Amino acid sequence: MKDKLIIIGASGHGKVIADIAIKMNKWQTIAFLDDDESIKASMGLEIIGKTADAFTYKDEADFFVAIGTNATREKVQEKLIAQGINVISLIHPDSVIGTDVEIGIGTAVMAGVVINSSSRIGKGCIINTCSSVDHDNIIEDYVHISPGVRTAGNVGIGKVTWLGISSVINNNINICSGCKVGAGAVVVKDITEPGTYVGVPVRRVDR
Ligand SMILES: CC(=O)SCCNC(=O)CCNC(=O)[C@H](O)C(C)(C)COP(=O)(O)OP(=O)(O)OC[C@H]1O[C@@H](n2cnc3c(N)ncnc32)[C@H](O)[C@@H]1OP(=O)(O)O
Repeated sequence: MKDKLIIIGASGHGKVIADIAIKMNKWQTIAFLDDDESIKASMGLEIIGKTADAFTYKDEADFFVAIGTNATREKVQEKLIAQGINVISLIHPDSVIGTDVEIGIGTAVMAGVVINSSSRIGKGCIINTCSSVDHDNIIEDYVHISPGVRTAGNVGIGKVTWLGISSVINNNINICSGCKVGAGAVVVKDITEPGTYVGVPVRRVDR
């Protein structure tokens, strides 16, 4: 672990990420990289360059990618990893992580989250505010679980899928890679084709 943390992305999501890092109290300095030149500071933290400058800080900083769009976050994080940059996870001190839970690098676990026993969370995931992931879930890489989502026991969520705010996933359900599940949706059957699904129970709306 380094003294400095650099967060890529100074947007609203970046601010929440910075707040977790501040509360973890592990880094002496926290700064952002952002490609929008008009932003000079965010939450009183300095913006010290653009995403492309990350390698310059390789030896002096830990890194976190705070980009909300799953595919973009994947692209940026995978490039950092390939460059040998140290990508870390951020776990809010007011989250509850069960026994035998694994959390991959570059994943953020936000305030009020509960992840229950024996669940596996991949790399680069966002487990957003007050969501709950119950026991024995498998959440693959670069998934976003939005605020207030509920996944029951033995749920599987495929890579880069986005579960919208307050959606509910029944127990023993699998959702494949590349899906968007709408705000407030309820999933009661497996989803096996990538697409956008909304409603109670969900129906596909992107075809
Ligand atoms: C901290 C944070 O802010 S984290 C981010 C939290 N934000 C979210 O979770 C947002 C989740 N996003 C949604 O629910 C979006 O509506 C999506 C992704 C499901 C769909 O977005 P789009 O692809 O732009 O679809 P669009 O808005 O065109 O809607 C398509 C149809 O689905 C309906 N629809 C869209 N979302 C929903 C929903 N959540 N529930 C029910 N119906 C919906 C629309 O009314 C429309 O129906 P129509 O064709 O009969 O008019």
